[in-house]
Formats: sequence, C-alpha cells, structure tokens
Amino acid sequence: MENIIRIAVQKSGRLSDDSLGLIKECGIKFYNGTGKLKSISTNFPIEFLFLRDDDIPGYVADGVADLGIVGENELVEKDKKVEVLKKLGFSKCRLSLAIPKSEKYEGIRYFEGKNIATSYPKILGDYLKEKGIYADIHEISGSVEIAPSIGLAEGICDIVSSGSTLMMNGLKEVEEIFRSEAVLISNPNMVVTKQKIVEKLLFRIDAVQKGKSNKYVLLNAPNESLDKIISLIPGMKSPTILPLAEKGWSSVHSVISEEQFWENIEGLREAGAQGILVVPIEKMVI
Ligand SMILES: Nc1ncnc2c1ncn2[C@@H]1O[C@H](COP(=O)(O)OP(=O)(O)OP(=O)(O)O)[C@@H](O)[C@H]1O
Ligand SMILES: O=P(O)(O)OC[C@H]1O[C@H](OP(=O)(O)OP(=O)(O)O)[C@H](O)[C@@H]1O
Ligand SMILES: [Mg+2]
Repeated sequence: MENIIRIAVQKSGRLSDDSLGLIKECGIKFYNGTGKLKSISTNFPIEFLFLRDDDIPGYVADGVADLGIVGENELVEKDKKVEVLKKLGFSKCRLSLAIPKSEKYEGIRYFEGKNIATSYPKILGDYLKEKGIYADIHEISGSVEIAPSIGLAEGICDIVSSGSTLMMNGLKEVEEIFRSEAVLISNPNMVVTKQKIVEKLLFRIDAVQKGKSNKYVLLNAPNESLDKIISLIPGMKSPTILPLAEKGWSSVHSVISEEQFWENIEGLREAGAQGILVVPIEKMVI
C-alpha cells in the first residue's frame, strides 16, 4: 500500500463536517454512508478511516494512518510523535478552567488543594505544575460540565466555544489555559511515494484556503484615479484594467484579502471608485 495514503478523520462530532468538507473542496470524491468505517476515494489515491478523535494521534504515530485531522487539544493531550503539517482554521475553541458562578475567584491559587474534573489531565497537569498549584485532577471522559453540580469536583477544565454549555450548567470561565483549532497531522516516517501524494494534497488544501481568505474585486474608476486605486488593491501580480464604454473610465479587477478589503474600502471610495463588487474565490494558486 505504498501508492495510496490513509487519512484518519473523526467519524462523527465537532470535526467531522469541516474535515470532510475540506477534502471535498479539494476535489476528492468518496462515499461515507452511515456506519461506514473505511472508504477509498474514486479519484485520488487516499483511503479514509472514520474514527473517534481520541484515537487519531495514536493511529498516525503508529503509522496505521499516514495523516489525520484532529484538534490541537487532543493532539497535545495524547502527546504522540506526529508532525503538524497545517493549521486548518476550523473547530476553534479553548480549554478553560471554570467554577460555579456563585464562587468568588481572585486568581489561580483558588485551585490549590481543589478537585478538578477534566478529560485533559495532561494539559491541565502541565499547566498547574507551571503555575505551582497542587490540585487533585479527576479524569472523566465526557459531560464534564455537570461535575460540580453533582458533587464530583469543585471545578472543571473543559472545552469552551460560545460559553453556553458553561452558562447552562451554572459555571463561569476563570482561566483560559489552551487555544485550539483543527490541524492536519502526519506520520513522520512516510515513504517517498506517500510523501509525494501528501504534497499533492497539501497543494490542493493550500489553494482552497487561499481562495477562502481572498476575494475577487471589480470596480469602476475614473482614469485619473487609477494609480491610487492600484496602490490600494495591487492584486496577485497587478490588477487587470479594462476601458469602459464611457470615456475616461476603466474597470479594475483585482484580488485582495477580505481583511485588506475592509481596511481599504474608504480609500477606494475617496479615490472615486464606483460599482464595487466583491466575489468569492473557489480556489487560488499563486
Ligand atoms: N464547541 C466547540 N466548538 C468548536 N470546536 C470544538 C467544540 N467542541 C469541541 N471542539 C473541537 O472538536 C474536537 C472534537 O469534539 P467532539 O465534541 O466531537 O469530541 P468527542 O465527543 O471527543 O468525539 P469522539 O466521539 O470522536 O471522541 C475537540 O477535541 C475540539 O478540538
Ligand atoms: O462553549 P460551547 O459553545 O457551549 O461549547 C462547548 C461544548 O462543546 C463541546 O461539547 P459538544 O457539544 O461537542 O458535545 P459532547 O460533550 O458530546 O462532545 C465541549 O465538550 C463543550 O461541552
Ligand atoms: Mg473524543
């Protein structure tokens, strides 16, 4: 199996849709019906393993899978020998300490001698050690937020995104200890044939990511403002300038990051730009 790579993705959960969505945006076709644990692409040399996210770092470190998509939180917790190839920009969350809302909190020393429930004993243990706090870490595998209300622990350390799960369970976030997003990981000892396939995949992911973070901009501008406008939207090489039917006016086409666009929009309008259109880019190769 040296001419095909295997990627481990989460079977069902917070990473699944975006992981498979990214693969599909790379033009890779595959079938993943309910209950299917393995699938081979019909148009790219890649096989999928659908797993629980906890198992992904281990499978990749052992070489059972060549690649994996997993949250950085799970990766650091499992502490396996894998390489991080790319940050993927989705499943962004933080790992935080939280305590009952009614408690007074004046700093990390609050946790001295306390009992903390978590699914991330390593990350929490390292953090407390660094802060010089001794606490009793109680490892549980899920529903961590209910631990204080059932008397299992005095505080928790768990994933927070919107904060609504904490709120619903009468808790407040008091310390953020780790920031995470999904990452593409690889086995560090892949044979060259597999590395070549991984490079092809990375090229495609890069094109998808660049496309997402950039926009195609079209606008009309009086010819005397073209220099100013070109300086604001310089594009990949340089903008395309086409004459309009109306004398003295041109259409300018360029590519710009979404962030830069919002920063420069006033400048463009002050320079006399009109009819500004911003269009999504599906893929982008520089
Ligand atoms: N609310 C959230 N917002 C954004 N990202 C999240 C959120 N919750 C979890 N994540 C990220 O997604 C990963 C998977 O979360 P999920 O809740 O699906 O895990 P799980 O229940 O352990 O799944 P599995 O059944 O595969 O073990 C987490 O490790 C984290 O990186
Ligand atoms: O801050 P919030 O936006 O509320 O998100 C945080 C929650 O999201 C995750 O659980 P998920 O909903 O994925 O369910 P799970 O516990 O079954 O994994 C995580 O374990 C938290 O409980
Ligand atoms: Mg899990």
